Amino acid sequence: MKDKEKMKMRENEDASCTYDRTYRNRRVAFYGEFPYRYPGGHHKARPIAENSYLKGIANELSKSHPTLDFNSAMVTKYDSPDSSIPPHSDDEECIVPDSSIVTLSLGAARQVIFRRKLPGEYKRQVITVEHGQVYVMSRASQEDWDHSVPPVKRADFQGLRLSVTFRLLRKPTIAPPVSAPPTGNSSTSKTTQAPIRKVLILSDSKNMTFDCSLLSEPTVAFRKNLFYLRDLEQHSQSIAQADLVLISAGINDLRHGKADPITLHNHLAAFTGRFKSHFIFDSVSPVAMRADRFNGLNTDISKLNELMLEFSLRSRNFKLFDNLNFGLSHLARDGLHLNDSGKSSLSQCWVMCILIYLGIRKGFDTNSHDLTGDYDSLSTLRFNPYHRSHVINSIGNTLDQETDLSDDHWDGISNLLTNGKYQEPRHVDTSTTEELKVLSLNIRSLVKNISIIHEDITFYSKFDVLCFCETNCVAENLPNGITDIFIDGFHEPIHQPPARKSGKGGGLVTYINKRACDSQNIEKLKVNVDPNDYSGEFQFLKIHNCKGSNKTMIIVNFYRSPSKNPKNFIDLLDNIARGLDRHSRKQIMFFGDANIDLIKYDTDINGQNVIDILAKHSFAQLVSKPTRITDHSATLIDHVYTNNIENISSCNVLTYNISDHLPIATTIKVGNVSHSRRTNSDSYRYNITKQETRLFREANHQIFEQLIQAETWEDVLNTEGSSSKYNKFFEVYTKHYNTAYPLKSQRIRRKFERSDPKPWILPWLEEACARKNKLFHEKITKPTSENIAAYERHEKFCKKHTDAAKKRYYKKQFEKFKDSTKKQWTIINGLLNRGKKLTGTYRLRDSGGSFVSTESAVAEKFNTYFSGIAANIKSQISSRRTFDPGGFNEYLLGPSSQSIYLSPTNALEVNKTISSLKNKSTLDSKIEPIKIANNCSDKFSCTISNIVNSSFAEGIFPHALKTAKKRDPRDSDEGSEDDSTDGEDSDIDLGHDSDDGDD
Ligand SMILES: O=C(O)CCC(=O)C(=O)O
Ligand SMILES: [Fe+2]
Repeated sequence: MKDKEKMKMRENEDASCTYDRTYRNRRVAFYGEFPYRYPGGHHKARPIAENSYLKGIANELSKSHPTLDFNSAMVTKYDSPDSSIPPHSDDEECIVPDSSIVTLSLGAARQVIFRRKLPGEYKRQVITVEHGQVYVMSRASQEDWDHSVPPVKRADFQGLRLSVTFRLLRKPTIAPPVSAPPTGNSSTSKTTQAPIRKVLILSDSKNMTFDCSLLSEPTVAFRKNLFYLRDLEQHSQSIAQADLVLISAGINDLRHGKADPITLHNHLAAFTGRFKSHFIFDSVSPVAMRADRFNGLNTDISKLNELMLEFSLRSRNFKLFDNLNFGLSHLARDGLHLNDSGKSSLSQCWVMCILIYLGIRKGFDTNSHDLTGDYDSLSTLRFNPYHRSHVINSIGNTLDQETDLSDDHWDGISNLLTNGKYQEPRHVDTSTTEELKVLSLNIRSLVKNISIIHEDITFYSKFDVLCFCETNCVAENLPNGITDIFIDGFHEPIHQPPARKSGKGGGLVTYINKRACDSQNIEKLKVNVDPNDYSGEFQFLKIHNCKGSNKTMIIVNFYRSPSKNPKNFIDLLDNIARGLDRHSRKQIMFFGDANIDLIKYDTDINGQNVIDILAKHSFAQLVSKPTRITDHSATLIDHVYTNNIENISSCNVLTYNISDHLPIATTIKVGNVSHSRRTNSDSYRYNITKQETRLFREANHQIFEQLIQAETWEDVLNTEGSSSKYNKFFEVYTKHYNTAYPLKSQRIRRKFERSDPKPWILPWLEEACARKNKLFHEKITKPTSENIAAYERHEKFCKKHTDAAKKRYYKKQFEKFKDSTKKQWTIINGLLNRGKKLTGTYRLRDSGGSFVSTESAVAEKFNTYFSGIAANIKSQISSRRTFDPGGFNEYLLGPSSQSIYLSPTNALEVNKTISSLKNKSTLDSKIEPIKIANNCSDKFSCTISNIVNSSFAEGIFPHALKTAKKRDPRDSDEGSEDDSTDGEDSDIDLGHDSDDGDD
């Protein structure tokens, strides 16, 4: 076609083209030898020759493509951003079966989307058709595919577009193919004149615009407002005249009228039975949780729908239209009424529903992409856009065009999401040596919750990594610095204060379990994020030799405050993901709160963008269920992303009540353990149950004393060499100890007994708490009014009794120790979670009085001190030299505060030392062995002084003491199989608890 002609056509289109139909978003002009009817439209025949431009184009086309045969042309005008044509197939009977449908595009470029609509074969192709381009579809392809021209964003709108579609239509021999509606009028349907259908819409939705023009011509529709179903009688005259009555009401009867579903059903059944007209009942849509706190209304709604469905199956003239595509996104703020998008969707649904009924349009394909999720209860709320049948499967689109990942890959994610569930914390298994288990949680103040974490250490110890966000924590401001947030069994936390100066509303803290890796294998990862970019908060960590494997994992902990622009945040994520591309062979995991609700994925552009952009970098989101559930909302805002789903075993949301968010447990296979290196994981495995224990009773003490009394220590004294002497002593002492205090099997734990019982938790209270936790799980998974009420009752009960028991316990303790300030301090520190024994943590006060606590900093201090001894002395000598010409000879001979000397010890001194150990005693029963030693120390103090003095004389420090394990003699018979622990739990206690207050 000549450009000049095309331009002319564009300029004069309005002048030269008489539109014969106007739809909401587009106008259509039809020219053809025969009339053309399709769902929602009907055009009379009109010669193409009436429009000289069209005739010109048609002539050009048939000249250049003589095989193409057509006798109609349809012009469609798209003149605004929302001008569009919804998904449809040109599958009308009147189009000749073997023909082609040819569309010429003029003016601005627009996208045309093709979707394969067969169940289980979902596919999507997008083409952009530009000015002068033609695309051809076969009539046959319409059975399997649909097509649409979607609206565009205002910013992307490039101007007017016209399309001209050429079709070969059949001469109509019979009446237009409207199948007979199942009314009494059916006998008249095969006349040349199609009967006019009268449709009555009775609806409780006010201000709803129902676009009657969307129905084809032989239909007239009118609507009336109906507030209560019980008032149907008032409309009986209109109903009697209508062929079809669509009823969209019922919610008010349930809400205000307090009608029960059964009565309503009976009423409707009796009423409709009196008429010849056909009825369609539009199912009542569930309301949002915020409008139905106790779920009573939603329960009634689903009951009513159920009854209506049943009735619909046995009734002659009544059908339920199960309107599944109504969800939370269609509701107004009150969670009850429809918003604008809801109203417009409902109106479209009614049109469809009427057309289906009239037999003009085929019924909904059950896999229809027009239908979104089913939001009727929390248990069905789910995010899974990776499923091939998902309505907005832009992922699938990405898959087709940009990545070379197979369908299996996306099916894998989809399956993982489908299997994601709400899990009770007690059902979480401790991570094995082959996997890395991560708990991610918006904790809403770590400091507030740290004591709960200490109490629930059994639960937290199941995980290898804890990623907390919204910690609201600035370690430097805590009374004891970062040690206040230490957790037993985990390395020193990696802490990042909130981006805001106030220290509120943000902050990240990541804990890595010691069994996951050694501390030197944790590395902060440098990435391309500008630290001044506050679109979000991020923490990047690399864990090398993860669980003893040769693998490195990248862990990203993140948080986006709701006050930060989501678009900037998503851009930032895009950048970060691009930056991480070079690590794509490693397992990369993102955990955090993005404050973007993925349950709203279908309607929320932020949700779609974040998923799309990360999908572009091959990341998939793994959480499928709401993670923040309040009385009025259920949102999925805590996300987990991975670049390798192959290694993900599970991703579940835990019903654990600590903050207003639920934690997520993600299990990642690390496998591939390198056997060359013995993994430490087993030795770090959290030892919940010590199978054996000793009894420290009076009778045992007596036996021990007798044994020690009878011991001559001859073997020790006769042994040569201080090291061997010491070993012999230890051997003899341990022998007696084991005889007096033999290991006994521990009793079996009660069902709900905690492995770390709090002294004030009585067994019955423990059981009550376990029941409470179970009820919490039920409240989340089945939020019926009964379940919610039961949980709330129980939670109150447990809190009341736990608090009371705790109070009673401490009151008793204070009374017991009213004469000892020191003990009282210990109690107070215990209450404040201070002075807690933190295995594997060190604190060292330097000369300036400040503390260093990381292992490397402590080691550094020691290094500096020892490597500086010589230099220090030297500097003192040289500074004396100016007035002391004798130099260092004289200096070293003279008395010096820096010099040390060892004088022999004696039994008395040893006794004193042993009894001084008592001063270190705490409420802890583990101190028992020291007490025992102290009781009969005079029986072996001689022997000890002998060992010490021989050690001084030889200048040898007993080898066994060099490792300086603060070891419970109870464990002594385990032998020394783990010399290889490299000090992981070797605890030289460098005064870390000098904050006892009165020490
Ligand atoms: O404008 C287009 O490209 C598509 C028009 C179309 O699908 C139709 O008229 O059936
Ligand atoms: Fe079409």
